[in-house]
Amino acid sequence: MTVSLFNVWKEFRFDAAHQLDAGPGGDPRYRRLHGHSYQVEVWVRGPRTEFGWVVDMGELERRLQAVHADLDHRFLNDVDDLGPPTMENIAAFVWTKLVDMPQLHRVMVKRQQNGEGCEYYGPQFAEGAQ
Ligand SMILES: Nc1nc2c(c(=O)[nH]1)N=C([C@H](O)[C@H](O)COP(=O)(O)OP(=O)(O)OP(=O)(O)O)CN2
Ligand SMILES: [Zn+2]
Repeated sequence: MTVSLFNVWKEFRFDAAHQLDAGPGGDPRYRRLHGHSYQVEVWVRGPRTEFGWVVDMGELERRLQAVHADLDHRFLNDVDDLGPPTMENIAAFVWTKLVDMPQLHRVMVKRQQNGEGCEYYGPQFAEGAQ
């Protein structure tokens, strides 16, 4: 038997401020209060349901609006459960907020202006993984 799998995704954008401790020898500029524009893609993977979609985009949009409200125009260091506000931790935060969604597949956090980003596939059961 074959199953047709689809990835569907939706993006939101937010602007926020942060400070990062780069540790000894790290770039001291990261400690200064500064801001970034972020783009977040949320990917869901699965077969089509009886309705012909993997997930209703309207439902995805409602879920992303809630996460957007947690992050947009915030001082990210003050956001509960985020930790040091790196792209990696933002991706993990978004994942945690959506973890109840069936077939959540990938969270991508990008800072396009800087040509950089982070891709996250959720917690994996690999030895040594965090
Ligand atoms: N792996 C990661 N490394 C770094 C992150 C991160 O989230 N994950 N974040 C930062 C800081 O947010 C820093 O402010 C990023 O600044 P950016 O402008 O992207 O980098 P530079 O200052 O090096 O770029 P310039 O164009 O040279 O100003 C750092 N590292
Ligand atoms: Zn920064």
